Parts: sequence; structure tokens; C-alpha cells
Amino acid sequence: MSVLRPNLFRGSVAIVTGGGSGIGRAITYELLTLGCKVVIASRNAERLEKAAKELGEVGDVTSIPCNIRKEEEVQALISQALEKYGKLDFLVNNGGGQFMSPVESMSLKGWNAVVETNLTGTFLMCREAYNQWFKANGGSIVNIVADMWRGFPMMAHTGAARHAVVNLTQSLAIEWAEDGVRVNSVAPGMVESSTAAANYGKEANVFDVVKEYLPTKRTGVPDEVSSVVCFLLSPGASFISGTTIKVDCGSSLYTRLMWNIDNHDKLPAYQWIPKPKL
Ligand SMILES: CCCCC/C=C/C(=O)SCCNC(=O)CCNC(=O)[C@H](O)C(C)(C)COP(=O)(O)OP(=O)(O)OC[C@H]1O[C@@H](n2cnc3c(N)ncnc32)[C@H](O)[C@@H]1OP(=O)(O)O
Ligand SMILES: NC(=O)C1=CN([C@@H]2O[C@H](COP(=O)(O)OP(=O)(O)OC[C@H]3O[C@@H](n4cnc5c(N)ncnc54)[C@H](OP(=O)(O)O)[C@@H]3O)[C@@H](O)[C@H]2O)C=CC1
Repeated sequence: MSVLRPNLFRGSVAIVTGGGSGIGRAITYELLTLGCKVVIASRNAERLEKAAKELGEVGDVTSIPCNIRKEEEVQALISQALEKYGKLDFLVNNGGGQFMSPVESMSLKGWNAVVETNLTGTFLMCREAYNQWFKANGGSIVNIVADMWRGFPMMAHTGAARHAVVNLTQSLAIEWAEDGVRVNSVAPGMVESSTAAANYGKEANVFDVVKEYLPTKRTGVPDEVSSVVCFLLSPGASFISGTTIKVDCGSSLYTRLMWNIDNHDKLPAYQWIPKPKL
């Protein structure tokens, strides 16, 4: 199932924010199959609890409700995870999101909500995990960002926040190297999860609409992001820190200005078969 070897993460412990849905859920699922114990954390306690119950059939998973924008909730999340499992090896900052709006009609409250979620939330999670555990014991962090490489019209708030996370990743990789902490980011392109589609598919499913503009002529699947996150957490990535890996099969490079890619199905998804029933 996973391209990584069985039991690779046996005895390890991870926190995955937003681990109850979409990409975060796929990451949690893969970590569990590799023997990792996982704490999933997000705001919607009911949905999180339901996800933990389902994922509990695969491995040892605990749900802890947490709004990553709230400093005291982040502090409590890390200490509760340490209380429960006695250690922490991995942190995946996947929780995040935004809404679509041109800048001219973006309220300050809306701007702040998105920056606090995606940038400040990631900062708080990294700092607390480091102060409470990684500083003394080492560890590995992966931050999920986005395809904001050419700006992010209609989502300028998230574009600014995610690019800032790329820079934060670089700073932390250097500040924490001597403590044995690696910090990397993963930048997904258009990845269709049921939650993402529900957020952006009000009039038409945006994930269907964009397909023809992508070099793959298909959107990505959460498993394709998870593989890269798990690799970055693994010892196979022991000489990788401070970098951001694009998981978009070239979509951030493709403008159709000088080159047109005709419809094809030559770059199929790496999706677990049979698809995990979750
Ligand atoms: C085009 C396809 C892109 C594909 C690439 C990206 C995909 C993904 O990122 S998938 C992730 C999918 N999930 C989400 O994006 C949902 C996440 N959204 C949220 O968590 C929140 O809505 C939030 C972070 C945007 C805001 O969090 P919250 O604290 O809950 O704040 P409020 O909902 O109370 O809103 C505060 C403030 O923000 C403005 N605002 C919120 N939603 C909208 C909206 N849809 N349109 C315009 N403005 C919005 C607004 O000013 C809110 O204040 P009030 O006006 O007082 O409500
Ligand atoms: N799908 C895509 O095409 C792309 C997605 N991304 C990013 O990848 C990540 C996962 O997205 P995806 O799985 O598609 O969509 P989801 O909506 O399923 O994931 C977002 C997750 O973040 C959690 N979350 C949001 N705000 C907070 C908060 N303040 N505190 C804690 N948790 C929070 C949500 O849970 P809850 O509501 O319970 O808090 C949810 O589980 C997000 O950061 C997204 O922006 C980036 C590029 C493309």
C-alpha cells in the first residue's frame, strides 16, 4: 500500500493538524499503516472524533480538539499528546484554509482569520512542539502550503501566508538544526478531497473545471501528497531540511503560452488500491 517499508514508523508518534479530513486524513492513514501512533487535531470536535473512531481500525489514533489560532489550545494540544504517548517524533502542520475573494472586498477580519490560521497557527504549533519536546529530543516537521508560486489572485491572503510559511520553514531548519530537528514544506497543487470540493465547488466543481489546465489533465489525490509527507518524515530524507517540495506534477510551471498539452491519461494517480474504506 504505502511505498515505504512496513513498520518504518513503529514506536513513533505524530501530530497531524486537520488529520480528520482530506489530505490530513490520508497522511494519518498512511502513518498508521506504517506503525506510527497519531494525534489528530482540529476545531470540529464531532467530526474529529468520528474520524478517530474510523481510523482507529487501522492503528493507534487519538483526537484532541484544537484551534491552532489559539496559543493556549496549541500549548494544551502538545502537552496532552506528550502525556498520552510520552514522546513526539513528527509534526505535520496540515490544518488550514481560506475563502475566495478579491482583495478590494476583503475585510481586515477575514484577512486576519486566514493569516492567523495558516501562518500564525503553523508558527504556534512549531514553537510549542519545539519548546515542549523537539528541542531536547529532535524531530521532523512538515508544513503543508499551496501553489502560490505565481501569486494567488482571489486568495491573496492565503498566498501571502503560505509563502511566509515557506520562509519560516527555512528559518527554522537553520535555527533548530543543532537540536536534530528537520523542517520542510510540501506544496500541493489542485488535490481533490471531498472537503476541498465542498468548499470550492458551489456553482461548478472547480476541480473538474481546472483539469484541462493541468499537465496531468487530472487533479491530484490526497494519497499523492501523503507519500511525500511520509518520505520527508522518514530517515530517507535525513539530508533534506529547509526545502519545499511541490506536489503538483508541474502545474505551477504550465502557462500554455509556449506549449500546449493535449488531453491524455499517461500520468495516472498513485492511489491505494483497494482504496482505503474510510
Ligand atoms: C479554487 C480552488 C483552490 C484550491 C486550492 C486550495 C484548496 C484548499 O485549501 S482546500 C481547504 C478547504 N477548506 C477551507 O478552505 C475551509 C477553511 N475555512 C476556514 O476555516 C474559515 O472559513 C476561515 C479560515 C476562512 C475563517 O475562519 P473563522 O475563524 O471560522 O472565521 P469566520 O468564518 O468567522 O470568518 C471570519 C471573517 O472572515 C471573512 N470570511 C470568512 N469566510 C468568508 C467567505 N466565504 N467570503 C468572504 N469573507 C469570508 C469574514 O470577514 C468573516 O467575518 P464576518 O464577516 O464577521 O463573518
Ligand atoms: N485540496 C487542495 O487542492 C489543496 C489544499 N491545500 C491545503 O492542504 C490542507 C488540507 O486541505 P484539504 O485536506 O484539501 O481540505 P480540508 O478542508 O479537509 O482540510 C483542512 C483541515 O484543516 C482543519 N483546520 C482548519 N482551520 C483550522 C484551525 N484554525 N485549527 C485547527 N484545524 C483547522 C480543518 O478541520 P476543522 O474544520 O475541524 O478545524 C480540516 O480538517 C489545507 O491547509 C489546505 O489549505 C493546499 C493546496 C491545495
